[in-house]
Amino acid sequence: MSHLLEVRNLGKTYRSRKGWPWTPKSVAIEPLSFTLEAGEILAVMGETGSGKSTLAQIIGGVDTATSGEILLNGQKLHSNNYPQLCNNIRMIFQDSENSLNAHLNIGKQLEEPLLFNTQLTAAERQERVNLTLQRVGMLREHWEFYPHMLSSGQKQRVCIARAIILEPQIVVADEALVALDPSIRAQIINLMLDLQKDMGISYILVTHSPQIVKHIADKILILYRGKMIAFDKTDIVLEDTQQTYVQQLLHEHLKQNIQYNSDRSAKIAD
Ligand SMILES: Nc1ncnc2c1ncn2[C@@H]1O[C@H](COP(=O)(O)OP(=O)(O)OP(=O)(O)O)[C@@H](O)[C@H]1O
Repeated sequence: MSHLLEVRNLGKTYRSRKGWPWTPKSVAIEPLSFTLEAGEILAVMGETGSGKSTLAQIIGGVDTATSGEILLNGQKLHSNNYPQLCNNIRMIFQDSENSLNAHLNIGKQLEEPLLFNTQLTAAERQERVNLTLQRVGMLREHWEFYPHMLSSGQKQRVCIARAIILEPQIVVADEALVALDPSIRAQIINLMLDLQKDMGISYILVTHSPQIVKHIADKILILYRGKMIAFDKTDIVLEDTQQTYVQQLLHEHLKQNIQYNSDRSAKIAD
């Protein structure tokens, strides 16, 4: 049986000057391969500049790879096939404040992906927007709100609503939780776990937070200077004491934090 997502030899290089073929290439990601199964959470970790965002953006269809391919349920993903991408993989960006359109009300912002990617009627779109607002813990009254009228936690909920409104199989979140207060972050993580359970969504989470990884990730992928140096089940990566860099990365923030909770249904406390 095919994997939900299969990444094969995906690589990315940049030229320092676009259009100047003789300028040297810099490697953002060396060819790497991994798989993701339905309902899984994969955490992507690594220090600044290691290629996490590049990888997230290629999978999310925002950037293109220089080599390799991505398969979804065994079907090759084409970076210019927007309906295929948008209906299956959606992204949540780091900066929820700026990723929302300040001039459009929340209802219209949520309706946009439906307008471009579905044949739903106006009444069906309205129903889907109301259902999605409800799914992320907001009210149908929020349809009329503009982003400046919402708290940062509510804006993040809207970003999640926008990501799930097409009922994708995979949501890629690039440091989506980093700017939030710890208590709001816990609520948003719990919301994401609820959505995973209710809608069967798989997540690829780019994060610097070993606490989040330990608590919710099924698998960890670790990048070091563009190279994948670890990819395995969370407990295997956590227990691999041979990998000194991995251990440093994972454990440096953990001493004062939560114990690994193998009960994935337990919620992160506020
Ligand atoms: N548009 C671009 N042009 C040239 N080089 C780029 C471009 N985008 C990223 N890079 C380079 O690719 C490498 C990986 O960058 P990337 O942003 O993916 O790292 P990251 O791990 O997400 O870092 P951070 O944690 O700071 O977000 C870096 O060396 C970066 O300078």
